[in-house]
Order: sequence, then C-alpha cells, then structure tokens
Amino acid sequence: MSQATITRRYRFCAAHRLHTDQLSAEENWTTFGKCNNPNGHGHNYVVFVSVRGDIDPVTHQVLDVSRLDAVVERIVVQRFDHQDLNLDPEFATQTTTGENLVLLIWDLLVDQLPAGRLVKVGVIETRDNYFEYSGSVESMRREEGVRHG
Ligand SMILES: Nc1nc2c(c(=O)[nH]1)N=C([C@H](O)[C@H](O)COP(=O)(O)OP(=O)(O)OP(=O)(O)O)CN2
Ligand SMILES: [Zn+2]
Repeated sequence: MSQATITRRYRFCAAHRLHTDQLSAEENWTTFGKCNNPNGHGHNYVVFVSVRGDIDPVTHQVLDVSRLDAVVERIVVQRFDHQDLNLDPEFATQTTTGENLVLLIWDLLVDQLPAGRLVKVGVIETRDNYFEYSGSVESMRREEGVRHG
C-alpha cells in the first residue's frame, strides 16, 4: 500500500518572555537580551503538523484532516491561543524557546494521534525563526512497541 505525508497548518497568538531560573538576572539579560524584558512580548505562532501513513484504499486519504483538526485545535490551539506561555504549567521550569515549544507540542500530540502517524511538528515563531522536531529514538521505539505489541 502506498504511503504519503500530510502537513496541516495551525495558528495561535501567545505572549512569552525568555528567562531561566538557572541564571542570574544579569546572565538572563546577557543571554536572552530584549527577549528577557519582564514585560514580555508576543508572536503569531504558526504550527505545522505532519502525519504519515498508508493511503486508505476507500477514502484515498492518510487521515481525514477534520480528525487532525479536532485533535490539534483541542490539544494545542485552545491551550495556547491568547495565553502567556510562561504561565503554562509545562513551562513552569522550562524556558519558552521555540525549541522547547516544538518538543512540547510533539509530546502533547503524539499519544492523541493513531500510533506511528505523527512524523514532524514545525513551529514558526518570527518571520525568520523556524523550529522542528521529528521525535526521539526512544519515542520511535515506543511507537514500534505499540505497533508490534
Ligand atoms: N535559539 C533560539 N533563539 C531565540 C529564540 C528561540 O526560541 N530560540 N527566541 C527568540 C525570541 O523569542 C524572539 O522573540 C525572537 O526575537 P528576535 O531575535 O528579535 O527575532 P527575529 O530577529 O527573528 O525577528 P525581528 O522581529 O526581525 O526582530 C530569540 N532567539
Ligand atoms: Zn519571542
């Protein structure tokens, strides 16, 4: 059976501030510069979710996009849209970098989609900043375990 990948785009607006408790106030400023401003700032985040799988012989689809939309809207968009990312429980001890955000979105989605289907998450933070994550070796092994029992 032929396989294909579908990528769907989602959007949310959120505020954040780059800061870590592992550094002093001065070190935070040196490391993160204006992004450490206590007033915070915002982004129109764009999230790409890529799902791979067999093309169903009847529907001719990998996955109905409305099913994907329902999951991503509920798990990601509703959670982050018009929120301060620094106040999200998952960011209580983590810095709200694009790197950490793309990993968090992966972790939130991977168990909500059919096993082995999620292949990549991408996050655009600014016009010039794009982050992506395709899962860890551990998560791939876990997925294999699910597939093969
Ligand atoms: N490795 C990372 N570096 C930076 C991140 C990040 O998540 N990972 N994030 C930021 C900021 O959040 C930020 O708001 C981007 O600011 P800036 O550097 O000003 O962004 P751009 O140059 O892409 O956009 P402009 O609007 O043109 O300033 C910074 N670094
Ligand atoms: Zn920022």
